[in-house]
Amino acid sequence: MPSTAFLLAGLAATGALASPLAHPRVGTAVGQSLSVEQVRNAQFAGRHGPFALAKAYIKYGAPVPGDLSAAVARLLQELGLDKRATGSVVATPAQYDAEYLSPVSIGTPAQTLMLDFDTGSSDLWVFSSETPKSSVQGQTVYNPSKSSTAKKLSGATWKISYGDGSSSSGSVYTDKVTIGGLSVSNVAVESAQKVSREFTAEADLDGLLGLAFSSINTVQPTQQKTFFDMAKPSLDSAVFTADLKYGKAGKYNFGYIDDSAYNGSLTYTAVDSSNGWWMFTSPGYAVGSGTLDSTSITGIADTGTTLLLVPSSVVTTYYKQIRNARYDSSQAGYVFPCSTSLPSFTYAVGNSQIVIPGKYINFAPVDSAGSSCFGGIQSDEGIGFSIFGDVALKAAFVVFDGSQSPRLGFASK
Ligand SMILES: C[C@@H](SC(=N)N)c1ccc(Cl)cc1
Ligand SMILES: C[C@@H](SC(=N)N)c1ccc(Cl)cc1
Repeated sequence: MPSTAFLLAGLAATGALASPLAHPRVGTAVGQSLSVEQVRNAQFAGRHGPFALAKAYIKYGAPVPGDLSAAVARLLQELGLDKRATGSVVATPAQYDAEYLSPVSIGTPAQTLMLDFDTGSSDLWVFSSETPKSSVQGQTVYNPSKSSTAKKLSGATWKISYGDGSSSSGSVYTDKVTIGGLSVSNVAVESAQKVSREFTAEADLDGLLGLAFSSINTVQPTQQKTFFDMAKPSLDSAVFTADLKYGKAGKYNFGYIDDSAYNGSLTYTAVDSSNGWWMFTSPGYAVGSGTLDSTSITGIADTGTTLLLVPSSVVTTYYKQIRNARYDSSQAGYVFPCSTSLPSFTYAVGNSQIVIPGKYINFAPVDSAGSSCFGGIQSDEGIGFSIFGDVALKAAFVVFDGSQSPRLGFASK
């Protein structure tokens, strides 16, 4: 937390501590009398004694006494003028970039787990001391009884299932959660009492951290807020950014946009959050060096899904360009020889474009022989919308703007 003096100096600089009546306009001289109109200083942070008194101390270079400093700090917080919090955490890819894991510290003393930040869901759930031992194969577990700041959310339960058929459910605690230096108290930490075999099989994944909208959080009877929604009031700016990478560690930042992390400028596009997701419409796409096809693609920006899932017409157009690509019903997807050099895939965002290099579209070998490989672009058939998963997002720097009117920003990098 920045010092009160720092914040005060900042406020003084903005004129927020100036008198409510400032910058009088020079009146017109009529005869001998002069009328001067006083105008209100819109920037004045309100009539607050402690600010006025502190300003006097600052003006004369005297140290601000302890309780005055505390009074000012409280006022700054009440006025929301103390927003200075940000956070930054690494996102490490699992094998084949199937998912990206980030360290999250929970409780007091800190218990650090590796969570999959998922902009496609809104539950923060973890493997825990309540997860059946037979379902825990290598994961690190959260033990609320070892945290002095954990509180059981009495009577609360949660249950979630994901697009790949995996699922989990359990009980709920609130506790302190810290991500990359950003600490938030009383966050709902959902403790798994059941996990499906897909999660048991992912030894390195200790849980998920949902970053979609809180409207689809599954806790009952009282729906809970996401970490991002809980953090928002203290964030410098109501945003987080995803900077995922191909085969190497990327980053999630909270509260600020690192303009050195991308090339050119950000293009923002509207979000429809009515279903709880970061849903947007891409106005077109291109395959390789081809011209842009103005078929629009409506989908969600989803860090929790590995692949790019788009309409079948788009999938067919893409794989038609690849000599030995074919739909393999046993794999339920398009495959091709692993040695194939793949064309890029471009998706439009507003008037700009994100190019996914061909190599990002070779997801993984389908068998240990490694002769045929599974495509990173597959059909969204049956979902009801497209999914811009990691294959698409890792080609961009993505701003998830959670301000009053949420929007998404994309830039190349
Ligand atoms: C929204 C994602 S699941 C997630 N990211 N939590 C999703 C939904 C349905 C299908 Cl079929 C595939 C993926
Ligand atoms: C069980 C794991 S497997 C995988 N990497 N799809 C999983 C399921 C659903 C989500 Cl949203 C994130 C991770």
